[in-house]
Amino acid sequence: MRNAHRVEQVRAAEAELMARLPEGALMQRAAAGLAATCARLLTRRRGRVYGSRVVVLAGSGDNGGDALYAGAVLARRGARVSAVLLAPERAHAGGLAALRAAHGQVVLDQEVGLADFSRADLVLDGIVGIGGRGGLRAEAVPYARAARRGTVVAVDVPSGVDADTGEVAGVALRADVTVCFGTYKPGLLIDPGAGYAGAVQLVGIGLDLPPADVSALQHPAVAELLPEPGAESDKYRRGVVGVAAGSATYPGAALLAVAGALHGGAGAVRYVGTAAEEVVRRFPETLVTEGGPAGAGRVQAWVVGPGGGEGARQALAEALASDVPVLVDADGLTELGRLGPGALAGRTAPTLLTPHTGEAARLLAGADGGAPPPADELAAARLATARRLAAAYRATVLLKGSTTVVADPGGAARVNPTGTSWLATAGSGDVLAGLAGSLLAAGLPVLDAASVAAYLHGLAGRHAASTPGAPVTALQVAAALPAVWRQVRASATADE
Ligand SMILES: NC(=O)C1=CN([C@@H]2O[C@H](COP(=O)(O)OP(=O)(O)OC[C@H]3O[C@@H](n4cnc5c(N)ncnc54)[C@H](OP(=O)(O)O)[C@@H]3O)[C@@H](O)[C@H]2O)[C@@H](O)CC1
Ligand SMILES: [K+]
Repeated sequence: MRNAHRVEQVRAAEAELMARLPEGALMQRAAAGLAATCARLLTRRRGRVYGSRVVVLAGSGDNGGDALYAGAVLARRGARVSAVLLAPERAHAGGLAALRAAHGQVVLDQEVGLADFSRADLVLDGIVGIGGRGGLRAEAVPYARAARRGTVVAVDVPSGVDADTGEVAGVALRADVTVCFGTYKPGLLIDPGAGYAGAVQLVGIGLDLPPADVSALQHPAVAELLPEPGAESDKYRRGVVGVAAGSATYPGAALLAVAGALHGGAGAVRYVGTAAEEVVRRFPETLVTEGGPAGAGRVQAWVVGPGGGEGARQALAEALASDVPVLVDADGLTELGRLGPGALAGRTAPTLLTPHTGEAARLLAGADGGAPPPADELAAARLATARRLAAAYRATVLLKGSTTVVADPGGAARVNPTGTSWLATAGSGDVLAGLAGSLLAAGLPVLDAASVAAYLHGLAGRHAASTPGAPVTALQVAAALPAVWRQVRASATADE
């Protein structure tokens, strides 16, 4: 599990630790870890550190201090290091003295700085870290825009990325690697910020941290959460997931949701809806029932809405009246947006909403009575959007997109690290809905079911895309699910 903390949490932990350590000790730990990563990257790129060209972009705070101290370490190993000071009169005094003592150069002319930047083997972005507010300031913007041949290593956070949210106001520096200190920051895990961070490496500095603000699952945590049938378990004990999906207009959504559900660990899938014949023909193991959820017999979780068309209204009402977890997707969300949060008020079991940003906009409008906010604004502020929806509907929200975010009404949030643009394919959301519903039926708590589903779905998208040939279809994503279960399980066994 990758745990990420907000700036205020980091600051509090830092203050507590600094009170017990000699002055400057934390910065030395951070700079040593940073320099070690830079040395490794240079060695990989050029065979050695000696003689390589390194440019340090240093702002006015401690982020610049880290970068200058790391630059000094590299200069002592023979690198030709020059530091570009973006606020020369306020540069970190200790870091600057260390760099000068190691025979590093200081560049005050921005033209020269830009030329050095473009030719460097390695650039250290120490313009601004967790103390940054707003986008990059004018003096730093040319560096974000300049052509460059070298590797950019962001110190703690790529400058211009909001550490708490991943939002980017204006331009930001695009890094190949981000070396962060003490803990991950939410903005390194959530797009658009995650897209600027490149590969993220954590350097431990001994902070004693509270529970994470946001976390991202990794293979071992997912392997622990995957439902495992016990020796005596029959299909009913493993849970039955009910799928109310598909319509005369979109029969395919039923097939895709069922395909996802069959691979989610529930013991059986019960389909209700107009596509029963097609479903049984394609997946003979599915149980099918005429009518809606109310008359379908006992299930342990419902999935309603994919391709539901007009029928989604009735199916939604019947599923919400049940006392089992309900996942609402697609046309079910459109209906729920019309009804507003009051439709969930009487529920005794969890509800999971799985909107993309367009559906999220309609749900928000349904909650506060205003016009739907522009979907691209919601996409730029994914964490805030998911949390806002979760609070408004008192439901868990899985907001789909370039970084899928899952937020609980209690405030817990997970971000999915396995996303791929291959999943932006028709019907892929139907597979995800079926998969997540199946995990709910198998008994996973709702935050786990949603985040494990997103994780497996992303891996399956990558797996399907790794077979060369035509673009990936949603059915191929579903078909790849057993392989990714095995992959996740195998990695956990290998770790033991
Ligand atoms: N916490 C920890 O555990 C540890 C933290 N460490 C390190 O310290 C970093 C935090 O340092 P920090 O607090 O000095 O803030 P930092 O990010 O350098 O920026 C503040 C300065 O930038 C300025 N500024 C603000 N916005 C700006 C903008 N948009 N564009 C340009 N400038 C902007 C602002 O100036 P002003 O607004 O007054 O002009 C202020 O002077 C952290 O990220 C990590 O690297 C490690 O050394 C050890 C352990
Ligand atoms: K930075």
